[in-house]
Amino acid sequence: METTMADLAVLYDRIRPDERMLFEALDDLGVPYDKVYTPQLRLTFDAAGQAQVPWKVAIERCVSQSRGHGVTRALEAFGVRVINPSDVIELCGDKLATNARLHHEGVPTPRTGVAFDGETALALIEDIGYPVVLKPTVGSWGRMVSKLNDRDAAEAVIEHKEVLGGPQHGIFYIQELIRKPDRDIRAFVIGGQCIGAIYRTSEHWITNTARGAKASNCPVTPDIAELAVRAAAAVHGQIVAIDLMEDPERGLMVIEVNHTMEFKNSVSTTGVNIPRLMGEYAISLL
Ligand SMILES: Nc1ncnc2c1ncn2[C@@H]1O[C@H](COP(=O)(O)OP(=O)(O)OP(=O)(O)O)[C@@H](O)[C@H]1O
Repeated sequence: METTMADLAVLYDRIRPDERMLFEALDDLGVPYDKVYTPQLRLTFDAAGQAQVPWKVAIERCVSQSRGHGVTRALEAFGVRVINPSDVIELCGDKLATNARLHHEGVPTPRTGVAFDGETALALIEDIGYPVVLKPTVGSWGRMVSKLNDRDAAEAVIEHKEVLGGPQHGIFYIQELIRKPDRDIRAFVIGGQCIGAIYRTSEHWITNTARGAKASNCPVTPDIAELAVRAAAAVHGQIVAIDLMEDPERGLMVIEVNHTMEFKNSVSTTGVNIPRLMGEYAISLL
């Protein structure tokens, strides 16, 4: 890995179309920066280590959440301002932690409960009422997000989690099913401003684009902007994507905050040059 002593770095572990678009945007902005392939990065916590780290600001883009969190933690020890900071990654990487913070800050979320044992989880599910949604607290792309329509399904999934699961499966994160239209909303917030949003529309109740949902432009209404900015502020997110659902009676609510957001399907759809705005924000911190 070559570094050029630039003030800015992009930390990555895989070049997806998103990273390619970010590199192009930074090239267009004419700012010197290092592309840091994180799997080859070594950091030592001593005076020599200090000298290895020329960067003042870094944009964290690792696909692996644990790697992204680890490198952010380490670079912060050398005074590098990483976007997003490690405490934001920690919070947003965990749905339970995020929901707890959003709840504390008065940001509307679906009715959610947590239990730490299968039997208690079943009682909680029956309390919330079917159908419920059971999710891993850590995960993305809609993986293992399960809709449980009745007690038989709940018992089966709980048993699978208890018998097969690792420590993570000892936490049962349970949510009411929101009767949303066939879409959810992803709103992008950079530096405290909602700069665009997309609808993710699918016939399947899980509306992730990774699972085949279609992205289309969602006009940023004052309600969307206000809620997205509030959610970002609640978790101290600097560059984040907020997933929102529309409840037919209660209106917008936040399902989660993404700290290393994907945006490749959202630039042509919204007409907003998201990677350029990310670059400009990073430059503003230099
Ligand atoms: N409580 C709910 N009610 C209705 N639909 C839901 C609910 N929770 C999740 N969904 C649907 O499932 C999708 C995935 O859920 P969620 O965002 O919690 O999981 P994820 O794996 O973190 O996905 P992402 O990669 O979007 O971050 C949502 O985009 C939404 O369409």
